[in-house]
Formats: sequence, C-alpha cells, structure tokens
Amino acid sequence: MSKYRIYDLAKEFSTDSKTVLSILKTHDVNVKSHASTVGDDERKIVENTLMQKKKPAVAPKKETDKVNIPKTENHQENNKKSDTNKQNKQKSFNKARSAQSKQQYEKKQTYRGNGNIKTTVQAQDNNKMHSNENKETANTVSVNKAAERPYRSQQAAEHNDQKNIARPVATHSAVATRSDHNGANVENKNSNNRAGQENRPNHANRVNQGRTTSPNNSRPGQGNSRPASQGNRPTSQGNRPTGQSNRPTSQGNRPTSQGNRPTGQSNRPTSQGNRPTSQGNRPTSQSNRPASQSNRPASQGNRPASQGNRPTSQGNRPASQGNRPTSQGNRPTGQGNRSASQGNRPNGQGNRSAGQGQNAGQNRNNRKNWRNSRNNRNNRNNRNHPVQQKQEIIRPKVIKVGENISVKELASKMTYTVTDVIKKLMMLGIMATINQEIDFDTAVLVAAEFNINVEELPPEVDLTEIPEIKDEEKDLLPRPPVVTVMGHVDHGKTSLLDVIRKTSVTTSEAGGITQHIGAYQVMCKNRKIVFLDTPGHEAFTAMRARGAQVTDIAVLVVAADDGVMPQTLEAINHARAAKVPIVVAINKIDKPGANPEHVKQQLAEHELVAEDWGGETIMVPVSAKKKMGINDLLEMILLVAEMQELKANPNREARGIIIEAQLDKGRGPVATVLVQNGTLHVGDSIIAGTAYGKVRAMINDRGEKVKKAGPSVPVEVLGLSDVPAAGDEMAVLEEHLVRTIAEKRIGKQRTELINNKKVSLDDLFQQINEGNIKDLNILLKADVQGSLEALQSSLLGLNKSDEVRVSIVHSGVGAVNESDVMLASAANALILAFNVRPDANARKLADTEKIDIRTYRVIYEAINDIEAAMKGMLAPKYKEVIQGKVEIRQVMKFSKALVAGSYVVDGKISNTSKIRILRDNIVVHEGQIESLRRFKDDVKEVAAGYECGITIENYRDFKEGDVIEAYTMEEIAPQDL
Ligand SMILES: Nc1nc2c(ncn2[C@@H]2O[C@H](COP(=O)(O)OP(=O)(O)OP(=O)(O)O)[C@@H](O)[C@H]2O)c(=O)[nH]1
Repeated sequence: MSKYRIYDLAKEFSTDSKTVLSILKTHDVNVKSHASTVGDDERKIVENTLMQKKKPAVAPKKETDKVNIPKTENHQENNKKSDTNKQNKQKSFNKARSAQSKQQYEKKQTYRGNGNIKTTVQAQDNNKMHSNENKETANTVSVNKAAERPYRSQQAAEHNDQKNIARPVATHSAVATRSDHNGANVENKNSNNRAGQENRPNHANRVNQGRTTSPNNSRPGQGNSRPASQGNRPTSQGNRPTGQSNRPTSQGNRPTSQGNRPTGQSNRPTSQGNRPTSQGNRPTSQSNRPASQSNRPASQGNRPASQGNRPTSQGNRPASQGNRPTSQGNRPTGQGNRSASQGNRPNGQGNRSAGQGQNAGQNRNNRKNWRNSRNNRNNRNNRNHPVQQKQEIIRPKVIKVGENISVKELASKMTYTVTDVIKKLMMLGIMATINQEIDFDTAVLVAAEFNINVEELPPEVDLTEIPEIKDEEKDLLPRPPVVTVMGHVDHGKTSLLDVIRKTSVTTSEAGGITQHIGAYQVMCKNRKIVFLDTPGHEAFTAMRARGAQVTDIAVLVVAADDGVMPQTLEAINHARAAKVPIVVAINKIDKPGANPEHVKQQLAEHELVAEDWGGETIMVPVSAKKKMGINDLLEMILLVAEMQELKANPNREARGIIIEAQLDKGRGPVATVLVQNGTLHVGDSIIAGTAYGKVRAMINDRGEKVKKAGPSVPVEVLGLSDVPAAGDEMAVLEEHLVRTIAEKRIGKQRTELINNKKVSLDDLFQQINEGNIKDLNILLKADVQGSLEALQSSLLGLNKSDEVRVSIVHSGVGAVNESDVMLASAANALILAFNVRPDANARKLADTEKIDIRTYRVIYEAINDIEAAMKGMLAPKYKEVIQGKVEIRQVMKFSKALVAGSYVVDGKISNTSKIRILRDNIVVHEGQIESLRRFKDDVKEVAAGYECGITIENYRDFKEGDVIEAYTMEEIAPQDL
C-alpha cells in the first residue's frame, strides 16, 4: 500500500493541502496536517471528491454530450441495424480506427495469423466505441496501467479458483488473447474457448470475465459473433437458454452469482476495473473491484475475446442487467437493493432475447442497449459508491453566530470551505484572511450568498465577572468613612496619621518614605474612621489614584511652609475624578515660615475655596509635630462623612478591595483587604483578581487576630492561593465558583496580554508559534518611491503560505515620524525603514509603544530578515527525527532502476522515510525513497544489521560508500495558549 503526504496529494490533484485535509476530515480520516500520510483508500477519497467537485463546472457540456452523442450513436445503430453484413460493419469500424493503433495491432497479429486481425481490430473499434460511450456518460475513462496490474494478478487468482476451467494465469497481451480466441471462432470450431479465456485476464471487464467462465462447445454462432464486438453480448445472452443446457458449469455459477450479487456489491465500491474475473463468480469479483470505473473502457477493449462464451454464463443475467442502471440510480446504499433492481432490468433482457439465435450483427441494438446499460451501470456504481455517499455534505439552513466570528469558524459552521467564504467576502468587497473576524452583519451577508440564514447568539456572559448583590434599603446600616491622606512629598502625611493613631510609622519606613498603602482604623468621639495612608512619591501615582477610588473622603495635606506643589495638584485631581470630597489639612503650622493663608490662596486658585474665604472646602490648620488641630480634623471628617450618609449591609457576603498584598515568607500571600460591604469571616471562600482561597486567618490594624471584619474594616487576610494586586476586588463566593472564576480570569488575562503584545521581528517567531499572529503587518518607509515599490512587491512575494501573510498597512516616502509609530501601534505593525530613520519623537514614542523599527540600507537584507522570521515561525511545527543510517555497499544497475545495495548500520529505514545522502559527511542529495526491498520483496522497513535494496526517487547519482540518513519529520503539537 502506498503512502501519500497530504501536500503531495494536493500537488497531484492541483489543489491545496487544506482542501485535501478538509476532504479527508469530512470522511473521518484522522489527518493532522499537510505532512500527514495517508494510504491508497484516502487518496481515492480525495480523487473522487475532487472529481465530483469538478463535475458541476462541466456539467452543461456533458449534458449536451449526453444528448447529442447518443443521437449519433442511435443513428449509427440504426444504420447498423439495416446492415446485416457483419463484415461491412467491421470495415466501417476499421476505418474509424486510428492508423497508429491499427499498425500496432497488425504488428502483433503477425504472430498469430491474418485470420485474427480483423476480429482484433474490431475489438479495438469496440473498445473505442465503449470508450466514447463512457465519455458520453461522463465517466472518466483512462487506460490505467497501474489499475490493470492488480487486476491481472487478481484474475490469476480467480482463475485458479475456477475448477471447471483450467485457465492458465494470463500474462499476455490482450491482442494475443483475442487472436487466439477469435481464431477459434472464425473457424467455427466451437471448441472449448478456453484458449481465449486463458488470455482473458487482460480484460478488465467484469462482463468479459463472467463470460470467460463458460467454455461452451455448443454455441458456435455466438462464438463467432461475439468477437466482432461487445455489442454482441445481448445476442449471446439471447441464446443462453439454449446454451444453458450445454453449459452446466458456467450457467450454474452465474445465476448463483447474480443472486449473490447484492452481497458482493457491498464491497463493490472499489472498482469495476478489477471486476474482470468472471461473472460466474461475480459476487466475488465484484468485491474486489478496485475503484474506478474509469478503467473500464480500456478493459472493454478486450471483451470480444471473452464474449464468445458469454451467453453461457449469462443464463440468468438478463433479468439483472438490462435496466440495472435505472433502478440503481436511486440506490443510495446500492448494495442491498441490487437484487431489487433486477426487476427493472427487463429492457436489457428484452434486447438480449431479441438477439437470441441471431448473429451479432442483428443484435446491434441489443449491443447498444448493453453498452448503455453498462455505462449506466457505471453511473450507478458511481452513485452507489459508498465513499462518495459519505461525501454528501448536509448544509445547514440556519447557523448561529455571535457578535463576531472568524472566517474559518463561519466556513465550518456553513460546511463550506474557507476558500469559498473568502471568495464570497471578496465579492462583497471585503478582503479577509482565514483567521480574521467578521462582524455579525457581514456574516449574515456572506451566509446569504450560500442561502443560509444567520441567527444571532445572545451576548456572551462574562464568567469572570462577579455578580452584584443589591441590598435592601432596610438592611443598610451606617458605616465608618474611609479616608485617604494625600499630598506632596514630605508634607507630613505619615506624621499626621501617626499622630492620629498615636503610633509611629515613620521610623520603620525604609528611607523614611511610605512605600505602600497602609490602612488604619481610629476612634473619634466613639465613631470609627478608617485611614488609608497613600504614598506621596511620584512613582506611586497609580497607587494613589487607586487609593482615591476606594475612599469616601480625601484629606489633602499641604505643608503651610511649602504651599501647593505639583503632587498636591495631582492629588486634587484624583480626588475630583473620584468625586470624593476633600478636607484640607494645612500642616506644619508650627513652623516659623508657615503661611496658611497663602496656602488657602493657592488652593483657591485651584477651585478649593476655604469656608472662611466664602467657599465650601473645609480647611483645618494642623501640626503633626506639635499634635495641634488633630481633633478638629477628625471632627471635620466625621462631619463630612455624616453628610455623605455612608451605609452598608453587614449581614451579607463580603465585598472589598485589596489595599495592598505581599508574599510573606512565613505566612504566604498576605493581602490587606478593606471590606466595603458585608462581613468577611474566617473560613469564607474568597476571590481577589486571579487569587482565590479560604480565609485562614484575619489580623486587624493593631495586629490582633479577628474572626470577622465588617464594612469599612481593613484586615490582613491569609489563605489566598496567590498574591493579588492592589486595587483588586475581593468577593466571598461559593467554594466551587471561586476556583472556576479565577481560572477563567487567568485565561482571559493571558489572552489580553497576548493581544496587547506588539509585534516585533525578534519575537515574531514565538508569537506566530503561539498562534497569535496570522498577518505580519508592516509599515514601510523609504527614501524614494522606487525603493518603496521594490520593497513592497518583494515583501508581498513572501506570501506563499496561508498561515502567515505579510500585509503592508501603510507605505510612504520620508523619515519615520510619530504618526507612523501611532499607526503601527494601532495596527500592531512593525516599521521597516529603508534608507530613512525615525526622528527623535518617533523613536521616543516607539519606545513607549514598544514598536519595532527596523532600518535597512539593502533591500535584500530587509527581505531576508522578514523571510527568516516568517520561516522561523513555521519551521518549529515539525521536527526532524533521525531513524537510522544506511551504508551503500554496492550500486546495482537494472534496466529500469539503479539500486543501492545497502546495509542498515544503525536504527532502521522505512519505505516512507525521508532520506539525505551523505558523501564524506556532506549532503549530496535530499529526497525520498522510491522502493525498499529485501531480496525481491518490497518491505516496509529494514532494521539495523540487515541488507536491503533501495531506489531513490529521482536520483541515481549515489555511489558506493555513500551514507543514507533516514529521517522523518514529526509534527510538534501546537503550544497551548
Ligand atoms: N515642623 C514640623 N515638621 C513636620 C510636621 N509633620 C511632619 N513633619 C516632618 O516632615 C517630614 C516628613 O514627614 P512625613 O510624615 O514623612 O511626610 P510624608 O508626606 O508622609 O512623606 P512621604 O512618606 O515621603 O510621602 C518629617 O521629617 C516630619 O518630622 C509638622 O507638623 N511640623
């Protein structure tokens, strides 16, 4: 059994690997990629499918042929009818025959005497006719030597099985056979036709073969008439009744075979090309029918020889053969119904019986019918071909599509090929690639082109989102305000909190600078206030912003001696953005240079007008150092909080915010959570970002272990699987949900990360490997238009693979500027600059946006780089696996091949191995094995320590001493995203 690579098949059938893959996948053939190998059966599937696909395109022509040509045929047949002279008919056939074939035949006939020539020629004419007929019926006809070969061997086997006929295995030419056989007929010897039968193996027709089984001495007439043409078959059948008495053997077999045929047909799919053996045994022979009817015509050419005996064997056949085609047209399964179809065969019978007792010439109509029926049978068999039936694709009438769908997915849903869909898209003016997503409306338009309706899928539920809990008003209770202290560096935020908490934080801070958000709860007038200490340094702007989002009140610390500074303004903006009321603490009023009024004035310029200046902003002069004005500040905070009516429901599952988190050596992930609503308990299952787990322990701001934390309570939580990020929402959920959501979040996060990743030539390889990039977007800039065009066409010339395609998103003459970088960023493109360079701003922006700008001075280098990167992406899909090493020890010359008599030194070599021939360790050839033999037998593989004969495909220059390295290319599983 031969092995074929998908891409080889694609090449062979002038299509692409994907089409071949999709065909095979449609037939449940397990193939992975274009490099996967398949056998003969799969090859036939592909061949048949592709042939079927081609049919509609030429259908009208065929239809015409069908209509016209038969007319001519009828005309001819009518003429023939009126012509009772068989010889004349033969002459006319001879005229029609090509001179070349005539010569060939005549040459051959010289070995067997002139008496046979006519018959042989006639047979050829018949072949020709059949061939034409087959064309008319749209059956592809080809003289397939390869197909004949197996057929012959099969015949040989079958001959052996036929005890009644001692036929030698036929290995001779059809002509020789015919001549022998015809000779016998011409002489009316009526002798056993075995001689002809012996040679019959050449006939690839089932019909012939069936007939060959009947050595009939009693039917001289039939014997004579048949050689003239296959069309005589009806005649012989007509005589059958009579002949039957004399033909016990063949007749006895045939009825049986026909009766059994249905069973035999179950295997028939393959081909009539091999049917030849015998009708008597037809069931058996049918089961071996290889595949293609296309070979039949060729075999029909040999029929005459065998037809001499046909009458006998066809004793019971008439019923089944006449109209079989018609009845079988509706036989999807074909096989089980075949016997049923015999009921429709009367036509054939009618014709056949008409010919009974008559010469071949009188049976021309029958012959025609027979031919037609045979052609019909061909068609029928085509229709009944199980493989072909499998190929019938049920197209959906309605498909469901979401907001977006990739071209590939849409094609799959519609059961059409991607190419079909892309073509339709192009017709709609949309250029899309296989992985490109199209929106719902476009999908509707495309599907309409295929007469498929599209229904919209409901919007996808984001399973990573935590459902909101709505609280009843009656369940809400007042909660402590959460206060963020913000301000410029060193204006005294930490000192102020320290005073408020009456604990010292500043001394333990590295470098005296607060580096994280701390949360503290203080009491004032028996009411709680939660303080978040935001970092004052510029580097923590983002954290500050986040801190402002979770707070109810912002305390803006401004040093009275320093006034409003840049970060003061930034803090104001954050608070305003969060719509958080601001209370200003004018600190360091104890300092000699302190000027609170100046601060008020500065703040007023930024629309924070103090109450005593007629505004609404509460401003409290304080001194953290001297502990002055602290209570006033707390009271003002409470006042503002009161006005906000801050409430929460403590009797529900907790929701909160991660204030900060870290991985503690001894305790694992530790997160400071500010509970915003509900109550968090030890043992609760929580999720925060992608971290999840059960609350193992909780510690409050004073370092005390607590079992629960209500609204506005900051606690350190232990028990998370991972360290969450500051600002992540914390939620208590059912145990099974937290894990699922976390996993989905991780997946989403990775996808987002990938999507946000900018393309770069360096990691192009990796990104395409990961399946993230299907289009390599390039923005081209060059010094002159000529270079630009040359580059553009060269780059587009790299588009030889459907997997990764170069796409020029923009091209222009001149330096790379900011707008180029922005465009590249938006299109996820890399910039290719030829003889131009990016300006300073563009370079800066490119750094920020992480846009890869490649500068070249030689076009060739630019193309090479891109090509290498693209190949790099594709290459890792397969890896080379060395199978073995073989030493060529003798080069043997044969007429047809040059064989490397070799010895497997290491590993093994198989007949599907890829090979490279090394001479002094230099590769002199890379290719494929043509044949691998041990002695005279083809073998699949040869192991180390054994000798073998190897022929190399399309290579004969190997020498003794060369080493053949056998290897396979193994597919590497795509990396999981
Ligand atoms: N004289 C005087 N000095 C103060 C006062 N408050 C803070 N300081 C001093 O100002 C310096 C900075 O105080 P911090 O509390 O660290 O200021 P911060 O705003 O928290 O600084 P970062 O943590 O860097 O943002 C320290 O040396 C304090 O002793 C005050 O009211 N009066």
